[in-house]
Amino acid sequence: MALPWVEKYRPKSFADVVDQEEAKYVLASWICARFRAPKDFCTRWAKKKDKEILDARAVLLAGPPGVGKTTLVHALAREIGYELIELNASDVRTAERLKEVVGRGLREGSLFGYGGKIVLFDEVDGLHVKEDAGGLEAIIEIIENSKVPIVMTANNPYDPRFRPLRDISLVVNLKRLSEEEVVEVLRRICTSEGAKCEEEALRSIAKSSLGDLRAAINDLQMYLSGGRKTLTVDDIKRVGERNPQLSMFEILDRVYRARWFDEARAISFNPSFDWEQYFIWATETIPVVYKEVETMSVAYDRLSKADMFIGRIKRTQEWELLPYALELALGGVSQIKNKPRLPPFIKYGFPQRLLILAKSREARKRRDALVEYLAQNLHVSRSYVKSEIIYVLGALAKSDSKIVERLSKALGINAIDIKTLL
Ligand SMILES: Nc1ncnc2c1ncn2[C@@H]1O[C@H](COP(=O)(O)OP(=O)(O)OP(=O)(O)O)[C@@H](O)[C@H]1O
Repeated sequence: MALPWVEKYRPKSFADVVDQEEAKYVLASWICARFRAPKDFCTRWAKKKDKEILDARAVLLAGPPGVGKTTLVHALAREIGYELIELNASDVRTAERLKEVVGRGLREGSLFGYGGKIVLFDEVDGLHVKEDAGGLEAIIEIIENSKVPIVMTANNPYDPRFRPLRDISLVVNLKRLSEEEVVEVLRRICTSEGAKCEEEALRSIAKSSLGDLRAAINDLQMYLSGGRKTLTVDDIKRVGERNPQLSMFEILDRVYRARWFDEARAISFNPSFDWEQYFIWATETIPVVYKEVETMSVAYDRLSKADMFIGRIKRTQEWELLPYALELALGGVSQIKNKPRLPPFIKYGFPQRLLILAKSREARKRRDALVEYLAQNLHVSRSYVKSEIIYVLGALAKSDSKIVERLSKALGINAIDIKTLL
């Protein structure tokens, strides 16, 4: 599979991270005040003098998905020549494991650069305070005793559960990117991929990304997939209208990536959300996203419970039950304990079931057209065509290929399809 563009175009340097100047200044001021860092880096970026920033023990980068939190820490480590020790919720889950990983990392000498190490706890809000209490405590303990910079990221650190973490950290907010900046990044990618992209098309992608650059880049890659080298605003409209997989693709992606139950459930408020379609797509994409059997079975269990509600609604018309079904089908499928970290680009296939239905619908349409044509031209009823003529024609067509050809021409249906009808 081609390299996801979000990886290919991940900024390498601090300067390349767009539209987050304020966060860059704060992060750099903190690191330069408390740790060793190259002079020219500090001269350029360490612009803040506030005591609160300079005294902080750790930094918590907060903000919506896809705005550059993780990227910023990677770029920082590279700029100051530190080695990055990256941990996520599953490493942090047990305190012992965490201490082992971090402890080892901090004891061993650095292999690269300036000599320092920087610890990144990615997505600390993925920790469940109850089940992973040990993990949360261990992070706090590490922060209190650490001699190395510790940076965390979170989408929603304002949950009261994370109060103890907030209390000992400097919370730096990253904002949703502006539409202008998203368009600018997309334009650069188009140029570098040798594609001609209409300004208005890029603007439309940027608009629907709502400031999430990862989502915008993924969309652009999808529009230009298969080596396409042009993108017009009509392409976007056409794909949106003709290809239900785009809007369903986005819906699924949002459901699977939702961090919170409410975030997943809120997708049902989207005007393009069609719950019957969603059930079909979810059924076929759960194993694409959740590769572990246990996770997959929990997701299926919830979807099947939702389906029981739907069955009941259909029987009894008790529509007030629909919210229960949707909570299970969206929140339930999205929020699963020990959910794996999802890759940045997931290829959701078009459901087989819909393909088969579409095929048989097409075949039925062709058959009706053939019957209609023969009935009119032979002045007989349609049922007579169906019960007699088709079979006779079928037998004749075996020895005379002209019959198929002529029918094909008259009906504008290709010869192979005509053969399957006779
Ligand atoms: N400010 C930015 N400047 C340049 N590229 C960005 C920026 N924000 C996001 N990107 C692009 O989006 C991708 C995802 O960004 P990143 O992983 O840093 O997001 P995040 O804020 O950490 O999201 P999450 O909360 O989902 O982990 C990056 O690989 C990069 O290509």
